[in-house]
Amino acid sequence: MEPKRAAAEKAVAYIHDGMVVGLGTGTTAYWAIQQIGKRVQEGLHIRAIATSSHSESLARELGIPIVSFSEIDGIDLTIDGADEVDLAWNVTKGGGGALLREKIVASASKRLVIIVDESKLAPQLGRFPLPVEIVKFGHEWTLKRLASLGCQATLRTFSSGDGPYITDNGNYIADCAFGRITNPQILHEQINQIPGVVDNGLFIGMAGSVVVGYRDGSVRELEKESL
Ligand SMILES: O=C[C@H](O)[C@H](O)[C@H](O)COP(=O)(O)O
Repeated sequence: MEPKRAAAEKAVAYIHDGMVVGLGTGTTAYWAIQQIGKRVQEGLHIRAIATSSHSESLARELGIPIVSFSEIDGIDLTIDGADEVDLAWNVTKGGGGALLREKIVASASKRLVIIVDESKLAPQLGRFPLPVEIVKFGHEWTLKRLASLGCQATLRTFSSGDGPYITDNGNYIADCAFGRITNPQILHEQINQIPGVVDNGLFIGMAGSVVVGYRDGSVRELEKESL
């Protein structure tokens, strides 16, 4: 089985009847949503909240009941992918542009399970350019302020050539290539202090579990600092 799918299916086994479940975004979360859909069709009773319009549409197609924040008191378990995971389970997210909703959902969750294939594991974050959601107004200046933190900040564009990428929240994404992030906590604070930044893709201390799929077909739930 594909490593992303194997990790996703292991994480979905943590879901049980009555839970409110956060649905992640991306190619790994896709497999989790598929598996949740299968279990719902087999009789699992859950309610779900999605981290993107894309995941919400997929969930609805599969018959997963979607609720809004006004209908819940919290989220029991969220399963989501990541772009990079370090030794302390600090995570970079937002490669698919969903970081803001993902962070809101993760912060409302009792437990965040990160599902990745082994290629996402890194001793230190930074190889993957850090996505930062920024408002449209003054974005040229915001990009300069981001670059002043020591990165190359690039406005994300649609691969179709249709101009700047627009998030579900109507904002832009700046991809910030730092190369190496030595202190994710401090960088997180520095970035979010810049006016025009909505949030960044660093998820510090939020992951409760990391489930990894390997090329040899195995799946392992990591212990902290065991990468
Ligand atoms: O914005 C997207 C999300 O943060 C994804 O969870 C992340 O980019 C990982 O995506 P994938 O599983 O497709 O590598």
